[in-house]
Amino acid sequence: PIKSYCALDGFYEMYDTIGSGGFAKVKLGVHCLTGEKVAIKIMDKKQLGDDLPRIRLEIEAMKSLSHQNVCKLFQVIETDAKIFMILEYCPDGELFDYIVERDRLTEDEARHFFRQIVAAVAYIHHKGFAHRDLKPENLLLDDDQQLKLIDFGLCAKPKGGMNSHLETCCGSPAYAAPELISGKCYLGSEADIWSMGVLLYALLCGYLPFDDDNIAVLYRKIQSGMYEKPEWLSESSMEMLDQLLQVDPKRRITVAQLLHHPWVTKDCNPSYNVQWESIYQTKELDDECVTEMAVSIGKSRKAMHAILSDWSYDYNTATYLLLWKRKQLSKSVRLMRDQQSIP
Ligand SMILES: CN(C)C[C@H]1CC[C@H](N2C(=O)NCc3cnc4ccc(-c5cc(Cl)c(O)c(Cl)c5)cc4c32)CC1
Repeated sequence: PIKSYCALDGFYEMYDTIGSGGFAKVKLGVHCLTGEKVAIKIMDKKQLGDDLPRIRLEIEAMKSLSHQNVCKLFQVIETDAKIFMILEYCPDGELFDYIVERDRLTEDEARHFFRQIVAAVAYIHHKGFAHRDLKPENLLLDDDQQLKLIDFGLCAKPKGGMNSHLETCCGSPAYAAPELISGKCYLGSEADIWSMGVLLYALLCGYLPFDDDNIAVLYRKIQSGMYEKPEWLSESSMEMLDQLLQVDPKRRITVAQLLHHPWVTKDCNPSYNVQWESIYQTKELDDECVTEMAVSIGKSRKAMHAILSDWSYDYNTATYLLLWKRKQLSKSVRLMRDQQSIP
């Protein structure tokens, strides 16, 4: 491990930089008590400047999100100069690179991924958030082909709930909905649906439905809603794309309709339809994990349970969540015991 920041000493081992996201550096880390890999997003408060409120918003959003297709936040560490976000590590990188390596995906493979994207978006909408920057670069792969949605820096939690309008024009132009780029008021949920249409097109075709180096030409193409349909697309895929890429947001399919759409649920046994509910019922804590932590830290189970129930996103929260994640993967629910000094 490299010399880490003193704020992490003893809690995380720090390894090299694995990527960068805008004004953040992302390093590989290891959580000492569990030995689990994590991604550590490091931001310098001075460099953030007036972007600092966006980070606070991203952190608060991620604290309230706990879903199998949303990148999990484990801990937040703040010093005078830095903010560290300890995040779920996704070893197989961006969906973007996965598509590029294969040119394009088969319809079945695209469906496998799109189902997870619908699940993640249905879940965050249910929690009152619109993502507003859905694109393959913000969908990461963990080590069993599970997608994890990242980067909630642009997400919005409209004051009046998901049926109230937003104004800010944001996100990546090629994925932006017509109503968003024409400066009209728009619904975050409807704009996310459009972006999912652009995403599905990228999965099925390997390139973008609306593209141009000149931003004004790009905007006209988006507002026309006209896009090329290559001959390898099936009838059902074209129909699915048409329902997502509707220029009029009121004619666009909704997330609720998507969850039961035949293209999305094809070959799905009825029990396994789109898992938009979270498999993590974060209400009650897992006894086995609480007990293991209590023993390891030398506290009573009751005291440990009380500490964890605060969800303060400190090292205890991270340890619990990582232990729980190990349990989901039926790995051992054991912590590193500090080396018993040989008497
Ligand atoms: C739009 N792109 C440029 C953004 C890049 C950012 C770095 C990513 N990344 C790697 O570069 N190597 C591997 C890797 C592994 N696990 C990760 C886990 C979480 C995050 C993460 C999560 C959130 Cl919520 C967030 O806001 C940010 Cl910035 C990063 C990044 C990881 C990662 C790839 C996408």
